[in-house]
Amino acid sequence: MKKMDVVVIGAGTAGQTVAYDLAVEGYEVVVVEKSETPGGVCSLAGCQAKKYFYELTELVAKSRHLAGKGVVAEPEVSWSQIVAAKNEFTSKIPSQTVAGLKGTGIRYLEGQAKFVNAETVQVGDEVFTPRFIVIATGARPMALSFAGAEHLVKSDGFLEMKQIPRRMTFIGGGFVSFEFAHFAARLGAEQVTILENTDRVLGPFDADMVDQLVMAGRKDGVEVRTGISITSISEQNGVYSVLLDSGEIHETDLVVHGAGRIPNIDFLNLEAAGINWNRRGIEVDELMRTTNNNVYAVGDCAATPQLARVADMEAHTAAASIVSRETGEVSLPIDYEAVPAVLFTYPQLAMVGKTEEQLQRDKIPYWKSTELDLSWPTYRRIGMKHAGYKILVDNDGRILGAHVLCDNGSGLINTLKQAVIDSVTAAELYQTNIMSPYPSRESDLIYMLEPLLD
Ligand SMILES: Cc1cc2nc3c(=O)[nH]c(=O)nc-3n(C[C@H](O)[C@H](O)[C@H](O)COP(=O)(O)OP(=O)(O)OC[C@H]3O[C@@H](n4cnc5c(N)ncnc54)[C@H](O)[C@@H]3O)c2cc1C
Ligand SMILES: NC(=O)c1ccc[n+]([C@@H]2O[C@H](COP(=O)([O-])OP(=O)(O)OC[C@H]3O[C@@H](n4cnc5c(N)ncnc54)[C@H](O)[C@@H]3O)[C@@H](O)[C@H]2O)c1
Repeated sequence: MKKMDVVVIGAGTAGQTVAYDLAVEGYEVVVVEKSETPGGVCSLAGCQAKKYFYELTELVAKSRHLAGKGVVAEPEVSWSQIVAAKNEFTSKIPSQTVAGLKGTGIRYLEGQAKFVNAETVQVGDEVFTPRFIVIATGARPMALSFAGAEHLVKSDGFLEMKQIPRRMTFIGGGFVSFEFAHFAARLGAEQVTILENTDRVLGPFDADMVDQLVMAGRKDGVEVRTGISITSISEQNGVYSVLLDSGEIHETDLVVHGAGRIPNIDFLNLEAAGINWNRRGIEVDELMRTTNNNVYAVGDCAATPQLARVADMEAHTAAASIVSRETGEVSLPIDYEAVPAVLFTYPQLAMVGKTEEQLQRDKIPYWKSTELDLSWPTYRRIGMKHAGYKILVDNDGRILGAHVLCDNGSGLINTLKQAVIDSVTAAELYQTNIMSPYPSRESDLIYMLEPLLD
């Protein structure tokens, strides 16, 4: 029985962040990781890895939009070179992860952790009774129940493909499918289809903006179908037949899983530790404490948004809470009010705060400034046919929600995110953005805010 200060389960971004924070504070920390390739989804097969594909997607999409406006020939891209460039980056992550942790005095232990009781964690033959335990076990694609679901390629498999098939079909109309479908349509696939089973795709995003993105994608080769229920998938000679419950057979060369991710909690024996969870993940309070007072949960395994920097913030929050329990200082609760989300499609769809549907549902009064199908010079110059925005403010002019569809959604939403955090009014934001670098995506912000100034 070993008495460490802290056992962290999982060496993804959340687990590493909490481990470093606590090691720096002088805690004796062990990180337990079951994978032979530690480092986590974000680096190895998520945010970072997929950006190799996004950068080329942007290049191709932009050059297609500018054909005849200065671009004479579309750049020839090599899928295998993109994969190789990505692999050059990802191949170093596991050893860097272990070296980084060990170099900071953190013990790294390979193995699968599970709870024995409320205070005890077992990893192989080793049993720990630490003062605190942090669960950071991430998420994985959820199992799908239709026949032939084993034929689906998961997101990590997509990023490892040797070549890009001619026809690709994505199951689910969420983050993964939209991003990867936009990559596929620009990087070599000829027919790209998204099949969503509900009546709308990209549920968390503003419906009007999503409609614009769907139109933009359609123009560039991404077909989206909603209300589709899949009965089975079968394969013959490398061709996949997706049988829909309407009786239609949709033929394709590859089917990709983009139907949602569930928390990795099944093997942890959470019942033994008195830890509650639900379909979305482990239940936590605003300090990331679970229903077991000495156990915290952070990152994708918690019932909170599954985003990399949310995972990191949760890790910092948990670490600060642990430290505060000994120092008696007050540690700050996490606040999800201004979490930005960006879809790395082309154009990018970005949001912060509430959607118009949410405000209507919650009966919150609001004013809006919006333009869909935007044709400002900024976007005409780059041949973009679909760009748009929607800014929602309360009666005092404070921003309740902001939504942007353009080639630099991530940049613009950052400014709007700060406005939400600082609780500034549209008029104040207008004033501080007049002297923006001009002309730029950001300098357009004042035109978006103008209708809200009265
Ligand atoms: C394709 C894709 C693209 C994405 N793109 C973005 C993006 O652009 N921006 C963004 O913000 N987010 C993005 N995300 C989400 C982001 O990757 C996650 O929110 C983030 O990686 C979660 O980190 P984590 O540390 O919680 O989990 P993980 O990185 O999954 O780490 C969990 C670790 O725990 C280990 N583990 C699990 N169970 C056990 C056990 N019992 N014992 C020991 N170890 C265990 C796992 O092996 C793993 O190493 C993307 C996700 C995907 C799939
Ligand atoms: N840019 C980013 O920040 C980014 C990128 C990728 C993933 N992520 C994170 O990873 C999470 C998981 O992504 P995801 O795209 O797998 O899930 P998601 O939750 O975003 O979307 C899943 C979609 O699949 C649909 N669906 C479920 N079952 C289906 C079925 N049987 N047939 C057809 N459609 C079905 C759902 O209705 C939903 O629209 C995201 O919620 C996000 O937090 C973030």
